[in-house]
Amino acid sequence: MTTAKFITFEGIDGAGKSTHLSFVADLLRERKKTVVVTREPGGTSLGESLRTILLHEKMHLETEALLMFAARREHIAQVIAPALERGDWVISDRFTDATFAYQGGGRKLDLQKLAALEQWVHPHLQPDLTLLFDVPLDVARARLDATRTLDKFEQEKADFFAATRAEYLRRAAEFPQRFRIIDSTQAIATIQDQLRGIIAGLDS
Ligand SMILES: Nc1ncnc2c1ncn2[C@@H]1O[C@H](COP(=O)(O)OP(=O)(O)O)[C@@H](O)[C@H]1O
Ligand SMILES: Cc1cn([C@H]2C[C@H](O)[C@@H](COP(=O)(O)OP(=O)(O)O)O2)c(=O)[nH]c1=O
Repeated sequence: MTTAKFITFEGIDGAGKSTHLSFVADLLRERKKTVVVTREPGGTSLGESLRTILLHEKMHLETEALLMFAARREHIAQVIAPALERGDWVISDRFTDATFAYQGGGRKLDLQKLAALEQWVHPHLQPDLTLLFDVPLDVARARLDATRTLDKFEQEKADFFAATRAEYLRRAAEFPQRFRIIDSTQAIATIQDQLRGIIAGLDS
């Protein structure tokens, strides 16, 4: 039996990651895993309160980064670490790569400061697998415009998302052992086939 794994979903807004979350959770349940599905910012009562503030209120950009990590500290303590210790699999809709991509890439905060916070908040925890749903900006924007009311991040301009996407891709190249880049312009069924293969490889 494989040990419990920590899987994260990443990508710019509108890339399609939420579309595939429950599909991957179901794949794991078919393989008899107990799965905890969670999200960032959020995943705990405090984290969800911070999420509402983060997604809707203006603040200093470093405050935003610090609150992302504060929510994450609580999330790890209350949800992620206990689940992995129990032997459950954890799927998180975003984790620290999102802070590097959005606050580091998009907001242009110092990556060294973010790395220091990462080292403080989770020196030993990293995802076993990070699925990066990648699409050109115009595709993501068209998908967002077609579906929902935009929050603070989703209202950002094209150059913000270009820098966010570039930082995601830079991190994927830096950590190739845990990242899998999914070409999210493909049909949903094609992506699902690819995900099935990736999950089978992880759980073997
Ligand atoms: N591969 C795809 N092809 C076409 N439309 C897609 C695809 N993936 C997602 N979508 C659509 O794009 C929109 C945004 O997807 P969503 O999963 O909510 O994005 P995210 O969670 O990355 O912001 C949804 O309406 C979804 O149905
Ligand atoms: C976890 C995290 C999210 N975010 C942003 C990215 C998203 O725009 C937003 C919420 O993420 P998400 O849950 O993907 O939004 P939605 O429910 O609209 O699909 O928070 C950061 O900027 N930094 C972070 O560290």
